[in-house]
Amino acid sequence: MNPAQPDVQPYDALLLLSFGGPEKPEDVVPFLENVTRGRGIPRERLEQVGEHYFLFGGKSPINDQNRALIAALEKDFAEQGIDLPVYFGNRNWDPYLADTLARMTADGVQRAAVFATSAYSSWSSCRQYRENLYDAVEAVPGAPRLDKLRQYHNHPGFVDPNVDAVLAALAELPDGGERARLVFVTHSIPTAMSETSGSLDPAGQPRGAYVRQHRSTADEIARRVKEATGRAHRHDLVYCSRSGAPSTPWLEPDVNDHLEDLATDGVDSVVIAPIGFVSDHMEVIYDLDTEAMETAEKLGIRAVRAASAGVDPRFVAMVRDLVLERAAAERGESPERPVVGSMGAGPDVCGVGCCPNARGERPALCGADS
Ligand SMILES: CC1=C(CCC(=O)O)c2cc3nc(cc4[nH]c(cc5[nH]c(cc1n2)c(C)c5CCC(=O)O)c(CCC(=O)O)c4C)C(CCC(=O)O)=C3C
Ligand SMILES: [Fe+2]
Repeated sequence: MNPAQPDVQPYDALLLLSFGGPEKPEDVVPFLENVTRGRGIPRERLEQVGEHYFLFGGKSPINDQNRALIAALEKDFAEQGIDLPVYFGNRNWDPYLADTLARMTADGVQRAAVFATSAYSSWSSCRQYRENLYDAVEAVPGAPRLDKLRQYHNHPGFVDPNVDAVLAALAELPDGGERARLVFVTHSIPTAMSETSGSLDPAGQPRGAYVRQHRSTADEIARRVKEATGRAHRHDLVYCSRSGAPSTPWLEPDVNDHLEDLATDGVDSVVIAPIGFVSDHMEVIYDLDTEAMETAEKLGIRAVRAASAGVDPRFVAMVRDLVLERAAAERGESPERPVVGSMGAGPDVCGVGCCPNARGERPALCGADS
């Protein structure tokens, strides 16, 4: 091997694993059926969410964003002398994970690293993807071995672009954002799912990792913003895109309710930072850019939405670094594991009982219990 070439052994491919989204109006209803099968989402909520997609021509931005990330990764790998094909598979839409796995198998892939476009721990944002991997491997004879890369909410390659995005958003406010409140937003999930997210602690208690990880990332971004501006901005963690039955508690406050409270407290400018999302998904362009912006305008609050990581070169390099880190670990080496903020690096292999499914045990890959 050329010593200048980073060592990706034992991997011969990278799989980008994502949520999927509709590409055209006829896709919207079948896509929503895929997402919500067996999840007990009220019909009314589904019709509303369908309207969000129709407002944007029946097309989600997510697949194009993932294709752009893959193109950026292919370019980065080529520049770094890394010979690793990148595959794309989704949970809920074409290209479906099982089809991609069949293609990888036909191409002779033996062992692939898996990068999921979701940075935090919970059933919805981590274990459900691991269940999807299990199901796909079961469905494809001779499927490659798959290793899901660690959670990256506190990786500098994710946090740094978010810090710069908040600084850029502050600069867009008329007074340079001097008095602005920082509103960090993520996807709401049921409180029960939140409480059981992460591995069990030594006392056998669930760790509530979803909220703790978001707080750690939000606090770190706010700290870095203070370092850069010399100003301490108050900041909050709030939620968007609540679903489910009204009687089921989900994480609160909702971003719109929070803006109302801020207006009551006399806050007149905010930066909305979508730290729960790695690119401008439908939740960002509808729930934040459309709905929350309308709320802010109605309340007389000046609001600027900070950019998500998208294809920032540092985020692209993070994916490469995570592959190299994991490859080294699988070869028995002890790679550095860069993190920022108050939490350590997440495990390569999810712990026993990590992020359980409230509807009962389902087999999942990439865990100590797999
Ligand atoms: C934590 C989390 C993430 C972040 C982590 C990750 O990225 O995975 C995420 C991402 C996404 N969620 C998405 C879309 C939807 N999520 C839904 C429903 C739900 N999401 C949930 C949670 C999350 N979701 C939950 C607990 C439900 C209830 C149903 C259930 O218990 O499983 C529904 C059904 C309608 C509704 O109920 O709102 C839709 C259409 C899209 C695509 C966007 C696009 O098209 O750009 C993306 C990236
Ligand atoms: Fe969702």
